[in-house]
Amino acid sequence: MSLRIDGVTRTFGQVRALDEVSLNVPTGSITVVVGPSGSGKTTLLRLLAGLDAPDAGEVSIDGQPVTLGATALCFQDAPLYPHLTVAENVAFPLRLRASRTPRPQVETRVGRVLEMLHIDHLASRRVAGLSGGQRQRVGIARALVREVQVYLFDEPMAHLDEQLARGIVADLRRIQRELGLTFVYITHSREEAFALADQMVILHEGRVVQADAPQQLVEAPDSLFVAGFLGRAELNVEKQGDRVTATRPEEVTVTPDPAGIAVQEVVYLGPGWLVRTARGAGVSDVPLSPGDTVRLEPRRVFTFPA
Ligand SMILES: Nc1ncnc2c1ncn2[C@@H]1O[C@H](COP(=O)(O)OP(=O)(O)OP(=O)(O)O)[C@@H](O)[C@H]1O
Repeated sequence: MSLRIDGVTRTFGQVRALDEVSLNVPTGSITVVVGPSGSGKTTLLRLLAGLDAPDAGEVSIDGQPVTLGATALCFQDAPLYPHLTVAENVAFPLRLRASRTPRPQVETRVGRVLEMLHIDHLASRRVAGLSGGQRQRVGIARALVREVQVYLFDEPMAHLDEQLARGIVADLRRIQRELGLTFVYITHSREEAFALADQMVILHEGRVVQADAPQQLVEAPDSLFVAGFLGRAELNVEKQGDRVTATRPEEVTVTPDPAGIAVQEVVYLGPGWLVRTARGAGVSDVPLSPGDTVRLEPRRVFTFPA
């Protein structure tokens, strides 16, 4: 299976939501799409799902234009049927006439997916009384129960607290690995992106600015935008002629030094303290206060054209 996006442009009036986007989604792995609000993530996912068509370019699976049935989509508030049980909700897509799945197979597949997502004990419960986390597991199960070539996720954890999300993300990762599935996953969460991504795609103003393994993106960003986007705090940026140098505060060692520069502000990061000075910020292992003096030593410096 090969999912490709070739030179795709999608405009809405004056807005170029996607601007000549090309991308290869490797089979059996997780591609995570990140980017600021409005960068085109949902537009891209809708095209992959076959819910929308590009103005130019092509989205194809094995050389054929993508169709609605080729992918399964799960989003933040997967609408469930409150009068049906958990098992009936999950079985729903398989019971549609188009699915043509024989009844015993439906039961086997539903049972298996409920077990993988640790909600088999809820199988005969009505959805109405479930917690937010349990409901989202049901929504994910209903996507995973289908046998399709690509599973698409649009911020499935957006309305869950971090700890709940962590548990579900870990389960998703394990299931994807065990079954060798292909996922495309949109998120705003840096933590989720790093936990899941084999390939991370960074969108900015409708363009793919960089796509690579997460470690590669962190260690070798192509642009100031990518360097800053994946950092934990605002970059220290200095313009020098036709170059810009940048450091990430978490990669700047802060050492108390009587001959150093004054600390202006301290924010506890848990663990570590973000320390701001007139000459940039760094992260200290020891608590400091405004007025203390420190030395800043970057462990990594990026240089880009201005
Ligand atoms: N149906 C539409 N009609 C008009 N404009 C649209 C439509 N869908 C998307 N857009 C515009 O296209 C751009 C990209 O939107 P999109 O929803 O894909 O971004 P996003 O990265 O998913 O944002 P967010 O993170 O906020 O969900 C935005 O400027 C948005 O306003």
